[in-house]
Amino acid sequence: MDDLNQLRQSIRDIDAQILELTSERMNLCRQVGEYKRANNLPVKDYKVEKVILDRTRQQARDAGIEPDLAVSIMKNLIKYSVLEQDEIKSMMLAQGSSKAVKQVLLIGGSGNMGQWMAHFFEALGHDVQLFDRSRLSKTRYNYVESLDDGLAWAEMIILATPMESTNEILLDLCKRSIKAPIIELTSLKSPIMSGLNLANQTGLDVVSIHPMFGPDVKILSGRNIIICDGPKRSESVDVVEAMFRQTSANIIKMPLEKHDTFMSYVLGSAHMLNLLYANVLESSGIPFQDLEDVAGTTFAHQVGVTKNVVFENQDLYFDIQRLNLETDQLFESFKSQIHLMENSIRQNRRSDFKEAMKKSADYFRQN
Ligand SMILES: O=C(O)C(=O)C[C@]1(C(=O)O)C=C[C@@H](O)C=C1
Repeated sequence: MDDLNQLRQSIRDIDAQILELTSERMNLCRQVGEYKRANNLPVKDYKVEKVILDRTRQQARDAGIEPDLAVSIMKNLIKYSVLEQDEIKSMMLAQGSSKAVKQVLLIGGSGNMGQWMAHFFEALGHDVQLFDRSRLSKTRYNYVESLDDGLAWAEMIILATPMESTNEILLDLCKRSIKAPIIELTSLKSPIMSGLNLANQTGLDVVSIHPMFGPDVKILSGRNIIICDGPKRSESVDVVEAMFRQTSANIIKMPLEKHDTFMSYVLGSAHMLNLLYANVLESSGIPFQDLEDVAGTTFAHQVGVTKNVVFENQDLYFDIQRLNLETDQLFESFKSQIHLMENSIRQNRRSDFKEAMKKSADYFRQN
C-alpha cells in the first residue's frame, strides 16, 4: 500500500510540473502574441505549427511514447495558446499590414466557411476582400461594392457558396473573361459538374477542393483537404497544393469523378447513421440525461459523435444527402444490412450475426 501511495505521490508531482510548464508555455505564447500584435502579424502560423507537430511526433518516438498522445497534447496546447493570443483582436490589427501575396476575393464570404477561408488566406499573408449578398455587421474584412469590382481586383477567387449557387456562379463566371484562378469548395462535385465542364470549355482556371472539416476548426493538423483533378487538369492545382502544403493538413489528391462516391461513405453514410441513431434515442421517450447517467463506453463515444452531427448546419446536411447521386444506393445498402441483422436475430441465426461481425472486423483489419 505504501508503494502505491508513493507511486501516486510521484504522479501528482509530475502532474504539478506539467501544469507549471504549461503555465510557463502560455506565458511565452502571450508574449509572442504581444509581439505579433505590435508587429501586425497574424496569430496563427500554420508553418510553425507543422514544424512543432512533426518534431513532436519524432520526439515522442525517441522517448518511447505514443506519437498520437504527444501530438494530441501539443495540439491542445497550441489551440489554447491561439485562443489566448486572441486571434480575432490581433488579426484585426494585422489587417493590411502583412505582405500581401495575392488579392483574394471570397464569394460567399459572409458564410461560416467563407469567414474561415478569409482568416486562412489572411494568415497566409494574402489580401482578402469579400463579396456576398448578405453582409455581416461584425467582420473585419471589406466587402467589394459589386461583383464586377471584386472580379476586376481579384488575383484569386474563392467560391465559399452553397452547392447549388456555386453551379450558377460558375456558369455566370464563364460568361466573363476571368484570368484569375478560381477555387471552389463544395462538399459534392456532381451538383456543379455542368459549371465545371463549361468552365473547362471556356478556359476558366477552376480548382476543385474540399476541406474535410467545418468552420470551427482551429488547428489543421490531422485534418484532410481533398484536391481534385479534372475535368481537365487546371494549371493552378499545383499552386493550391503548395499553399496547403505550408500547413499541417493532410493533402489528398483525387480524380474529380471519384469524389462523390467517396463522400457518400465518408460523409453521407456517417451523417445518416448518426441522425438515425439520434432519432431512435429521441423517440425512446426517455430523457437523454437519464440515459447518459447509465452510459457505457460505446454509448458515450457514439453520443459524442452523434451530438456533433445533430448540431451541424441542417441545410448543408440535407443537401449532402439530397444532391449526392449515390444516396439511393446508400439507402438500399442500409436497408439490406438492417434486414440481414434483423433476420439473423429474429431467426436465432447466431452464425449469420457472427459472420457479419467477422467480415466487418476483417475489413477494418486490412489496414
Ligand atoms: O510560434 C508562434 O507564433 C506562437 O504563437 C506559438 C504557437 C504555439 O502554441 O506553439 C501558437 C500559435 C501559432 O500558430 C504557432 C505556434
